[in-house]
Amino acid sequence: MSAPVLDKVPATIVTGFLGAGKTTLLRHLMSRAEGRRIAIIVNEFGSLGVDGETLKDCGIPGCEAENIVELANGCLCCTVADDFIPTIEALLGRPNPPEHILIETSGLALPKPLIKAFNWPAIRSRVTVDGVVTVVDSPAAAEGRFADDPEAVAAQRAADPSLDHDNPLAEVFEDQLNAADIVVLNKADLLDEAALAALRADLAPRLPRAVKLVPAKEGALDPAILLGLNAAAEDDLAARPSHHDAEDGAHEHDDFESFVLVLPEYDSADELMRRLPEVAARHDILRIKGFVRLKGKPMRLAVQGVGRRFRQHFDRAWTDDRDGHLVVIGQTGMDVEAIAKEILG
Ligand SMILES: Nc1nc2c(ncn2[C@@H]2O[C@H](COP(=O)(O)OP(=O)(O)OP(=O)(O)O)[C@@H](O)[C@H]2O)c(=O)[nH]1
Repeated sequence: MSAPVLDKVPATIVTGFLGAGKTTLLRHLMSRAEGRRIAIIVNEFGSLGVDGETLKDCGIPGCEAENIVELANGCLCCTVADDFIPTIEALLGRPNPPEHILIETSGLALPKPLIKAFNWPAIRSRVTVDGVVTVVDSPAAAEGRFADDPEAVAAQRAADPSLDHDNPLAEVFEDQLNAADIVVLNKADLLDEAALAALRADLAPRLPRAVKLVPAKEGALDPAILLGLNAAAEDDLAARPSHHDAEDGAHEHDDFESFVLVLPEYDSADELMRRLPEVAARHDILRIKGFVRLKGKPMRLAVQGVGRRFRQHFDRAWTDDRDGHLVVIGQTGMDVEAIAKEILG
């Protein structure tokens, strides 16, 4: 570990594929912040900031709205100049600047362009990347969600030798692993010891450097494990290879798309919650999240789906008369009309 960079504000980048548990991990970190002044920047794929709302409404001290900056609609990795640098400058310019900055990337973001942004002259002398925390959805990785189909890759390579993946998920997943200073094997509750050990054995040799792989349930790790890594990742870019190094980081997100589905008010959410995993499985949807409005109930029902695994809980009272809605994220070309119809029933 290098010596602490005392004059710079440390920033921790929390990355990981859609639904891996980044927001959950942040919430846990905040619950153990012990009075430290922490600012959170949340970036999301999709036009509605569900993660930001989830954090603001979690009731944990420190998660008040003024400490959370939402950068929705677009991937932080592509909007560095317009969104990210000004946000960091604004945070540092506060009368009481944060002592630590936590950045949750979108599940589809490539971390390297973001790490690189810390070398921009406007912020370089004032902030440093303390560490990149890559959160892995362990059961999804163990199921081979981020793996290529070897036959398809071989066929594609025959046609174009520069291609190395047939699965766009694999590419994002690998870039996120390659950037890591620590890898959190989250959702460890959903795998047995043997499966977790097998996943560790699979991932460890794929990491470009020796970094720790730490299992976690609900992202619950001691802040001492995740913060204070003193990695200065922006000085160490060569050790974090990306699939887009050849294009100097330039990339598209056109492998993925999202849409927002406005929901009616329901008497009961039972039928909807029964349908959602079925529709998600049928259409291979990656992520569904949002809030459901129930007749006669002041509380809103927060719904979270990753693949076909869904959870729901009443998070807080509605404070506006907005309709219930779900953000649906999948690979480009998903049948939006059919999905909407099948969810609405
Ligand atoms: N079983 C289980 N579920 C978890 C765990 N951690 C998070 N989840 C659930 O996984 C879902 C997604 O968690 P989030 O924290 O929202 O994931 P995220 O990475 O922030 O999601 P995106 O921002 O959409 O990429 C939620 O339903 C969480 O409650 C865990 O350790 N075990």
